[in-house]
Amino acid sequence: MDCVGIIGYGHMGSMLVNGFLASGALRVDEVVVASRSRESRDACAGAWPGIGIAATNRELARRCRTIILAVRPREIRGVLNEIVSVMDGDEQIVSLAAGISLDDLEGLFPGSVTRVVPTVTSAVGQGTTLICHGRQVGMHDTLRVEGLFSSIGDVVLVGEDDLPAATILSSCGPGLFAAIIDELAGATARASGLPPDRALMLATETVAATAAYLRETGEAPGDLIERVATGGGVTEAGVQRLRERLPGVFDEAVAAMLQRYGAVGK
Ligand SMILES: NC(=O)C1=CN([C@@H]2O[C@H](COP(=O)(O)OP(=O)(O)OC[C@H]3O[C@@H](n4cnc5c(N)ncnc54)[C@H](OP(=O)(O)O)[C@@H]3O)[C@@H](O)[C@H]2O)C=CC1
Ligand SMILES: O=C(O)[C@@H]1CCC=N1
Repeated sequence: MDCVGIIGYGHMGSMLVNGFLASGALRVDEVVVASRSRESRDACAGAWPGIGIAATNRELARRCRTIILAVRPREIRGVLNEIVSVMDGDEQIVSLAAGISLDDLEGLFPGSVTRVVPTVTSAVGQGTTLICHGRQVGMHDTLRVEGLFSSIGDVVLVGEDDLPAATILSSCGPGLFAAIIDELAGATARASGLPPDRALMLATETVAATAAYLRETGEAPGDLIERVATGGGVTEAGVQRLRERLPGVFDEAVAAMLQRYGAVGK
């Protein structure tokens, strides 16, 4: 059977298992999971009775044709070296690891290799998964992996050169926006009598509504600001402060992320 194997049942591995199974893209008897700790394997077996659990990564590699590597970048080489000797060579490797290139992956497994960058927001059916296929990926594997990840959200094909920047936006983005929501809510609560949980609820709703507005209207952010910020009014005072400071802050944050991206798998 053409089982899908997932190595690493952490944040991404568990989200993918939940997403593929809850969406009906896969049945429990089509999924095999391996993870380093007994605790993670037991958690998976408890959450999804009937799912395949492999005691070792090599056992998973013997049972599956599509193998998703959901371990941290620095673990990728060790895991691939471990499983490659039991593989036939016609499997498809799907790596989620930020910063590990197709060349690196194909150097370890000279076959069908795809890089996929999921996003945590797929847990609620929102957000974009980035996909970048290697040179050896045939039509069957292309359709298989794109179909699978379409079951948990939008899929966008990206050239490898654009992957770091696209990853910052679509995959690191939820973390960045969560930090912004937290800071805005915190500052408002500190400066007023508004309870922090109410401030957080209002800030979260407003960010969701603003994103929906921009997406549905296609309006440019600058035009929306002009619509909100009545001349001489309240918003204008806040936007002015942000416009002075934020470009520098965001330039620094993006530079730090790009630097880390290049170093994360080493
Ligand atoms: N978090 C995110 O939003 C995103 C992450 N990614 C990428 O996804 C990958 C996973 O990230 P994330 O889920 O956050 O990381 P986590 O640390 O949450 O999960 C990693 C998992 O890998 C398991 N693991 C570690 N070593 C091995 C091994 N040798 N064999 C089998 N399993 C092992 C761990 O097992 P155990 O629990 O059993 O100890 C753990 O469950 C990374 O490469 C990251 O770059 C990509 C896009 C988004
Ligand atoms: O922060 C990280 O390294 C991972 C990759 C993209 C999102 N999370």
